[in-house]
Amino acid sequence: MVSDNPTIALVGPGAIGTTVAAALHEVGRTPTLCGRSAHDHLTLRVDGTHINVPGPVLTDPATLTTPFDLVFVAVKTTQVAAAAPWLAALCGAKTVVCALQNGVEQHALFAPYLSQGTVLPSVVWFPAQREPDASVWLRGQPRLTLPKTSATSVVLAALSDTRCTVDVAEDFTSVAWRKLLQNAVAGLMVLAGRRAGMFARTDITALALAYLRECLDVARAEGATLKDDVPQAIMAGFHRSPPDLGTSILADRQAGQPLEWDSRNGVVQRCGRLHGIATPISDLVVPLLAAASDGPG
Ligand SMILES: NC(=O)C1=CN([C@@H]2O[C@H](COP(=O)(O)OP(=O)(O)OC[C@H]3O[C@@H](n4cnc5c(N)ncnc54)[C@H](OP(=O)(O)O)[C@@H]3O)[C@@H](O)[C@H]2O)C=CC1
Ligand SMILES: CC(C)(CO)C(=O)C(=O)O
Repeated sequence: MVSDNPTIALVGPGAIGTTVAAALHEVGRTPTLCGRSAHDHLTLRVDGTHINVPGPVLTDPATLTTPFDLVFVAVKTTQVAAAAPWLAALCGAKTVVCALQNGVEQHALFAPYLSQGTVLPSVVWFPAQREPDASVWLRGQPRLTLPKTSATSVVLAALSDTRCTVDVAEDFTSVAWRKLLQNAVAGLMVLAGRRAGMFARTDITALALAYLRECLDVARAEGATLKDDVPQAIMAGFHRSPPDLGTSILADRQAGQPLEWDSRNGVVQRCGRLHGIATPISDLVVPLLAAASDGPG
């Protein structure tokens, strides 16, 4: 039984991690911060003001000896292996590990590194952007969707009465794949080196819609229930976005960092192959993203 006042840690205090840490801090539930780079505090810029979350950001897992009730993990999917020492230090049998990440494969991703505890995936809906001074600019209303499991109540309680709203989906698979479609098509922004404004082009919209329809076929084969108009709805969302709105994978590309190409785009190609679905657009997009991320050259 987890206490009414759960101990909370957050691994990966970047764009999403800082937002959730600030939401918790505002209501007096400041998490223990665990990162790769040392900071004495975190700063979130939101609504014309700044929220400072006191640190320090710990960088050595050996300094922690007691398991936490709830661990939010907001490292990139490419960084989970490197963050494994944090999982070992923070997790006991009753720990809930809430993955604040894109993708649909969190159970498989965390399994090799988690001998104890329960993984709870989430869908992260809001855009947040890391600034050169390491502060984070929150560019939307923070919102998560969680699956309905026995672990969900721990996260609901922790984030209750915070600026981060949480809803629970009966059919989480469908919600997670819908978000995956949005993330997959955002990969085109990396290949063009452009932000959301590029979707104003009719040729890009046509390509994006064709890619989204391919992803939709795979999502349905994976058990998602998504209507035929989902590709159009996702494109309408991009058309409504501020033209300068980026995406986290574009930020990584521009910073020369490894890309989440496999969890956001490769997954469609891999699942398509499993189901015998042709994925001609993925077959072009995925190797280009992989090469941009990992080289060689
Ligand atoms: N940004 C966004 O708008 C959105 C992002 N997402 C998803 O959320 C997830 C997190 O993305 P985002 O917040 O943008 O990523 P960031 O790169 O901004 O943050 C990742 C954080 O993890 C830290 N980190 C890296 N390696 C380790 C490690 N070994 N141990 C501890 N901490 C580590 C980084 O440290 P350092 O400071 O040293 O780099 C950084 O603080 C991704 O899956 C992304 O796709 C989902 C929706 C929106
Ligand atoms: C901004 C958002 C929510 C949609 O592309 C995102 O998931 C990301 O940047 O990774």
